[in-house]
Amino acid sequence: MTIAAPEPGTVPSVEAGTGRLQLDALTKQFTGRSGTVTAVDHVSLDVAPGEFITLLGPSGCGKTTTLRIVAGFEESSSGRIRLDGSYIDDMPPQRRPMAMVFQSYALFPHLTVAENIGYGLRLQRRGKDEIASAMRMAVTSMNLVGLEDRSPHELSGGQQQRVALARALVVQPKVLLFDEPLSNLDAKLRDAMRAEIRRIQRMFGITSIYVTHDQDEAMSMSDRIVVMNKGKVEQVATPGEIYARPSSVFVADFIGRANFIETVPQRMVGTSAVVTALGHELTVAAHPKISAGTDSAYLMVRPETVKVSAVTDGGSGIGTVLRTTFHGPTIDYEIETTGGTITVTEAGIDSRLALSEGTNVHLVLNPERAYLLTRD
Ligand SMILES: Nc1ncnc2c1ncn2[C@@H]1O[C@H](COP(=O)(O)OP(=O)(O)OP(=O)(O)O)[C@@H](O)[C@H]1O
Repeated sequence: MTIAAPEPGTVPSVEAGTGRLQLDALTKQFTGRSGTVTAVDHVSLDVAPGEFITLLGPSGCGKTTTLRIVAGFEESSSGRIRLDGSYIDDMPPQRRPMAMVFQSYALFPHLTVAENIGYGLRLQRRGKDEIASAMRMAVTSMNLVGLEDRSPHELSGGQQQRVALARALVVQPKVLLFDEPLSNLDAKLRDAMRAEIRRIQRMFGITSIYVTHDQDEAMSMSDRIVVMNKGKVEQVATPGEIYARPSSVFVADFIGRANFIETVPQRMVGTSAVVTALGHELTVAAHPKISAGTDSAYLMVRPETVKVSAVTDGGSGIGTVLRTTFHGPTIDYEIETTGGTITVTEAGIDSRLALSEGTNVHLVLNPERAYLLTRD
């Protein structure tokens, strides 16, 4: 799907510099027959105007509840929300300058595409001309021209989601909220829609909060990712930072794949630590919680940062290939070492030259790509 270029001056971008959203120690408890659940636990966030931020985490970590509190569909137990500096906690959802896009599209089945898109504007009692021009903008920018008179059931899943996005855009919200909007689409369409959502969001400059449990989606779309676990924020950072410098074993394990090699920091060199891992002494960047007194830590090593080679000189290597798995562009090796099993990923090599199972190998770690974490 491509987005038609809008005519100059027709894109009603959000007023520059508006749409700053601040969550301050937002907390939500649900009390039921089986006791009290803290779904959201002191979540604080400062989302910049026009920023695309993703809430990411396993099922039940509180992503959707956080989003629903921001939208006003759920009341917080404590904590506050500010939009452009003003508290909005007591504002009913329909008065908040926000729009939400759902996984289920939530289109009205008895209304046409055009009526669905214009619904919010009619509710706001906007003038006929204004509605017509906003509709034209939304229909064109979401590539829905020619589909205006169809019913939702006459559209594909991707088209329905574009209608849902057009309906959200047309009311010119300051904040767009997305609740797993792509999980009903097949993998190829999902990829295309990720790019389209980002293009549209940038074009309009709308602050966006996007909920997903798909780390790939979060990594490819976000300015920053908020990793959540059991209602709490584990880390807020750019995708690159989260991948290279995860704040905990939980984050490192949840985002991408990682080896954790148990080790003891021997001494600190500024903010780095000297450790021994797989028989080599390395100086590696360390999490701020690591200090000279830390008695045990994990060295996080991404599989694609380890170099593996067969022992050819008759000497002894550090490990043995347990399993070789082909993935097309990459090959995975599981290597048994005295420090546990290490996964190594090789890219761009001739698969016919892959190391076979049972091969004795050397491993070289890249200290610049490793990161030392505390164990908790
Ligand atoms: N209305 C409710 N009443 C009671 N408990 C609830 C309610 N809504 C959510 N919860 C609980 O709050 C916690 C957080 O739920 P939430 O839906 O926010 O998680 P999530 O991260 O969005 O999960 P998922 O990815 O599965 O949608 C869960 O333990 C859930 O069971």
